[in-house]
Amino acid sequence: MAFETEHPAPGAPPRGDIEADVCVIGAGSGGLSTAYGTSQLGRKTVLIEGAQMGGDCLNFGCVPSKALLAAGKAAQHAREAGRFGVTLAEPEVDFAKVHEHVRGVIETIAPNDSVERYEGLGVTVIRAWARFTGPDTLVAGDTTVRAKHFVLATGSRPSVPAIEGLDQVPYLTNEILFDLTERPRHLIIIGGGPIGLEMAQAHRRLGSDVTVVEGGAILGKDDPELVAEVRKAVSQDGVRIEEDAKVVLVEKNGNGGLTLRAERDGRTFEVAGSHLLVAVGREPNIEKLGLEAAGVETDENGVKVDEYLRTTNRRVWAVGDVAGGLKFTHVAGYHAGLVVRNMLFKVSKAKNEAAAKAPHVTYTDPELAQIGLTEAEAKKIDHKVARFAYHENDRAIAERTPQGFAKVIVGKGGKVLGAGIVGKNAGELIGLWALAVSSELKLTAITSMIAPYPTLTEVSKRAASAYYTDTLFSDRTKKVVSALSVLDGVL
Ligand SMILES: Cc1cc2nc3c(=O)[nH]c(=O)nc-3n(C[C@H](O)[C@H](O)[C@H](O)COP(=O)(O)OP(=O)(O)OC[C@H]3O[C@@H](n4cnc5c(N)ncnc54)[C@H](O)[C@@H]3O)c2cc1C
Ligand SMILES: NC(=O)c1ccc[n+]([C@@H]2O[C@H](COP(=O)([O-])OP(=O)(O)OC[C@H]3O[C@@H](n4cnc5c(N)ncnc54)[C@H](O)[C@@H]3O)[C@@H](O)[C@H]2O)c1
Repeated sequence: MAFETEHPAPGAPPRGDIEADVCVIGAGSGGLSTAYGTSQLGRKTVLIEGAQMGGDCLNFGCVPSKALLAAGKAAQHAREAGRFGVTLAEPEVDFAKVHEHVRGVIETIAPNDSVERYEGLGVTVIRAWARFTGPDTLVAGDTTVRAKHFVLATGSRPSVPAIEGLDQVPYLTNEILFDLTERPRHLIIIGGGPIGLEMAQAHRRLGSDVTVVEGGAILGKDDPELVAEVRKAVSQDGVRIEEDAKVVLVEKNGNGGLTLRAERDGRTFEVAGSHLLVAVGREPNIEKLGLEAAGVETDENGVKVDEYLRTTNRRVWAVGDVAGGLKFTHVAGYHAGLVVRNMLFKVSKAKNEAAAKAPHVTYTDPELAQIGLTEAEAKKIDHKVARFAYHENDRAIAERTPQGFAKVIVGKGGKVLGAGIVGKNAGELIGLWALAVSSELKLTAITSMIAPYPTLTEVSKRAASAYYTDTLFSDRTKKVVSALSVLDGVL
């Protein structure tokens, strides 16, 4: 990321001194939503961005990664069409055109996040790097901004692990991966988190050889039962996955590529490839912001915030990745809503509680989606788990996507505590369960819903019904029903 420089962005006009109600630093998912909210509520808002409007999500994150996955899926559909009696040749992948497709998607969405749009909403946008010079003042390029409130929305950048030789070889991160116009012959990925797995499958389906080297278990933050389905599918696509492997060395090899050495159970193995992607987590962007001058404290996760997302300086708030919690665009958006409310309304301050229960989706094929408590997290609570498999769903059978299942974690009185789905469109299906968790619905809300036939939504409904099946068809119920039938005959 261009975070290294401190110069104003090209063409940034000098603006002298500005007094504002709200000054937002960073025009990514969190900063844009905050500036939108405060400006629409009539507050004089300044938005400062040192690199690209739209931040990580638009330029090097969610958007290009999903566009690349879509290209991979298109190739895979062609390969699998034979299952439907439609035989297609092995797809030819023109990687330069795939790159154009990804750029095109970014360019289509970019106007939503543009300087023009935000200036049209009445926001003053400054293209420069911001640095606090005092508790209520910062400088950005030639401009000094004084504001009643500041919002830190500076995001995060890729972590770089301490691996011998890594600083001696060219390696990719998410910030340059999407600039490639030639297909990597063999992409080695260090890290089997969501970035590693999504990019592994996308590249494999586009024709690269791919090896993932993961220090622990892939998608280690997710329910292992759901992860098993993703591991199976991504491996079947031809991705080599090496888990519990400690990378000890990376070096250039004689073939113009790289060799990675790793250890597992005291044994060493090597992987040789043409490109290396590092995807081992994120570091908060907290440096070079002059946070000491502002009295804003930090810790290893990012900026220290209280339950209302306020930092140790009462006029400074933090949202999104830099605030240290879950790192997702929708969490940054949720934070923005909270901070706008907490900053501008004196009463009824809202706590940052729902973010910990936010849904997340890994967009592999099959997708893995989770909301609320996992089975492991519910261990100490009185709960039951109900499941339903895709292979029993008529739509999944018709479309030949029988892999996967839904599982629901149900608490006392039928309260929905959480749900996990792995399978086609799991990311869309989890919406229903996100509503159930956020609205504290009982399972009967799902079982009493009429789901259209044939849809994958029925997987959710049948998982909910499965919870009652044991009780409904128990010996006790059968006795009660037969007693009632006898009575029915008598009366
Ligand atoms: C490959 C990848 C795929 C992802 N996919 C998804 C997904 O599918 N779904 C999802 O929900 N999340 C996804 N994420 C996570 C998501 O991108 C982030 O959680 C989100 O972008 C965080 O938003 P933010 O506003 O906190 O930070 P960012 O979007 O990173 O924005 C921060 C902005 O602040 C600017 N900035 C930093 N310092 C300064 C300064 N001193 N002065 C001025 N400007 C500054 C930066 O240039 C940047 O533009 C993905 C991330 C990656 C890397
Ligand atoms: N679909 C999505 O919503 C999506 C997609 C991509 C990224 N993201 C966001 O971006 C964040 C960052 O993604 P990520 O995949 O980089 O991070 P991550 O922290 O989620 O996963 C990193 C993985 O790398 C492994 N690892 C760490 N050091 C290692 C080493 N030296 N050798 C081998 N393996 C090592 C970890 O065990 C972990 O499994 C995610 O946590 C998520 O918040 C979201």
